Amino acid sequence: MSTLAPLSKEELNSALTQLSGWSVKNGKLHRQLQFASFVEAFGFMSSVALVAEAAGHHPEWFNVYNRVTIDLTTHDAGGITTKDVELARRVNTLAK
Ligand SMILES: C[C@H](O)[C@H](O)[C@H]1CNC2=NC(N)=NC(=O)C2=N1
Repeated sequence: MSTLAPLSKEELNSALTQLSGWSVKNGKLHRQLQFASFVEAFGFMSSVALVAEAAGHHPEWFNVYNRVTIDLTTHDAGGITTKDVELARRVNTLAK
């Protein structure tokens, strides 16, 4: 099994410049989103769930009504990896 290494500070800062809406909070990629309704928020979550399952990489997230809070980290690596950056990119595409 291959181990994915957490990104260095430099790699992370560089990735963040391409990830609108995301920051690092408690060592995880973090973004809050707001939708027009609960159904829109949940529809977005359903789309992300399919992408996450296909990638074998899953978000930590929290939903209240029309708001979704997402945290991304790679548990197997103990930090933020390219898998999290890739999922964040997909999230941004699906949130549009
Ligand atoms: C076997 C399976 O692919 C692993 O347990 C995956 C599942 N989803 C995962 N998701 C996240 N965020 N981090 C992981 O390390 C991880 N590992």
